[in-house]
Amino acid sequence: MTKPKVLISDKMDPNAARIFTERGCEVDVKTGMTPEELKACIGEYDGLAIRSSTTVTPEIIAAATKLKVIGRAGIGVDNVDIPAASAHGVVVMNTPFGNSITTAEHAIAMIMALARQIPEANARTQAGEWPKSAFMGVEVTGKTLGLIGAGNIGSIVAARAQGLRMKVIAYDPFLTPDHAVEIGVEKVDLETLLARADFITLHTPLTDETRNILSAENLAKTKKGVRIVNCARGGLIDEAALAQLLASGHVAGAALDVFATEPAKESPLFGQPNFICTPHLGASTTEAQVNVALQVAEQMSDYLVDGGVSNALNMPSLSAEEAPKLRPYMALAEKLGSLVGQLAHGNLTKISIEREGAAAGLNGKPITGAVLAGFMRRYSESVNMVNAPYLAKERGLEVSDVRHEREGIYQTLLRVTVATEQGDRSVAGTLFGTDSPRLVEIFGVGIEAALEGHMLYIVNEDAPGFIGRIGTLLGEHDINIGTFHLGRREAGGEATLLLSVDAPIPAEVIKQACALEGVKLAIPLAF
Ligand SMILES: NC(=O)c1ccc[n+]([C@@H]2O[C@H](COP(=O)([O-])OP(=O)(O)OC[C@H]3O[C@@H](n4cnc5c(N)ncnc54)[C@H](O)[C@@H]3O)[C@@H](O)[C@H]2O)c1
Ligand SMILES: O=C(O)[C@H](O)COP(=O)(O)O
Repeated sequence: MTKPKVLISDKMDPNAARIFTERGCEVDVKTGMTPEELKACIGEYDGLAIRSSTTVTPEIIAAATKLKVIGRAGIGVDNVDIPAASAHGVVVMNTPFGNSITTAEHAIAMIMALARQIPEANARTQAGEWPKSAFMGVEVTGKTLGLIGAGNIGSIVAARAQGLRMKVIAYDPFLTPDHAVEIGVEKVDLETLLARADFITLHTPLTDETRNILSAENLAKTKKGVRIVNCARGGLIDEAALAQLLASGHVAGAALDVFATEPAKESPLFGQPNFICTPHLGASTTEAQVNVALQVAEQMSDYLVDGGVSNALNMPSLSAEEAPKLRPYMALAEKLGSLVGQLAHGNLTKISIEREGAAAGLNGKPITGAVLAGFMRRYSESVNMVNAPYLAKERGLEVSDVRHEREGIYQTLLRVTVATEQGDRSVAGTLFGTDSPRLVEIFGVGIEAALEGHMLYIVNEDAPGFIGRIGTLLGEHDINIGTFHLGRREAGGEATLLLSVDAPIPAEVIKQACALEGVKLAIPLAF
């Protein structure tokens, strides 16, 4: 088996390359590439490991014909076009906790540096000025810290600030009152935070809602003498307005680790009084970089080698332990989805997946993903578990996953039903042994078959002589029958025949099969 090939395109702790190699991946490290250089080589790789310096655009993804996974050694994924990755079936994962403590500590360091103007005092002292009377700081004890965003990093900042005896208030629409109590912060609205905070620190992602959250208008509502820290994302603050308020003295200090445009080589903020900045160093500690490198390499290898999925932003999680147990179910689910997608006609707007027996106790999301991957292939060849749910949503397909507690005749069963203009149509399957997917029912008719390779589905009148006729037709065209499965609801009614053949059946032969006496329907299938 060929080894999965991974490209590390940003500066990353060497533990990442070590883990990839140990886990059976080939790895190349190429940092500092231009977008054109990346585009030219990305087609070779199954995995791309990045930090924030590589921007993964739709053009890069379009050129990444083998790519299965993008791993961000860090938190922010605003440098990855996730919709484009999803549409191309590429999993995007990050390491949501590996650098949180480090970044929270950077925010606290910025608060302290602003309170005592340490960078400027240091620079002037080392310049030989000994400017003792030029600096008068403020204590943080008893001051109010306003958190905008109280997620992982915001919560750690809150805990550290409480240790410094600060009063912490937080604006975060998704913070529940219970969690606010748990982390010891007072939940407030944005207006209150702006009016009350002596220090403001930002810890939200950059989204349409948070972009420019500290706009000129909102900055004007802050308390005179406020000090502002941003170790989250550039674009959260109107930098020009902040520069003006620093110049006017309304804002007593600002510390930015991140800028709207990076690298920030020039800015209206540079040179303003009490302005401090660092070049996106929030996550840059030895500990955090080891954490995120190990974690991203483990996660990406889990996916590339074993099919395990964790911390994906565009796919449900599937642990490396669960993956082997779920793999045969996913194979069955994909085949059933594909079968129903090939057989049912018309505008299909609803699909339901029912799980019974042992299947009811499993993680349903990967099974649903696999059914959709099989089913959506009726619309596009390049569908997989990652992009199928997105394509299904785009087409307005209503998807439901139902678990039944009841015990059926099979120890485990998956049923896939689509709503058609003629009513519901369902197929069901089980596992023989622990890992052999088998069809057991097709549109209400019990029939046992492995769904493999090229097959032919026929509905015919249940009358003598038919099997001979179809056998003769296929034989005349040199088509070898591999397996042959029959089922019917009752004698003399409608019968179902499912047979496998060694090669695709030409359209002309299908036409002749449809014309055979007693045949109501003949549909070629491929798995
Ligand atoms: N400077 C760095 O090097 C560095 C390092 C790590 C993380 N970060 C950035 O820090 C930010 C926070 O990371 P995290 O791990 O705490 O993320 P998180 O997802 O745990 O927390 C983000 C919080 O923001 C809140 N939020 C979302 N929309 C909001 C809105 N409109 N108003 C107020 N709050 C809102 C969410 O509810 C959530 O609680 C991210 O942008 C991340 O990329 C920067
Ligand atoms: O979102 C993050 O994890 C930080 O912005 C860190 O970015 P970096 O990995 O480029 O330092």
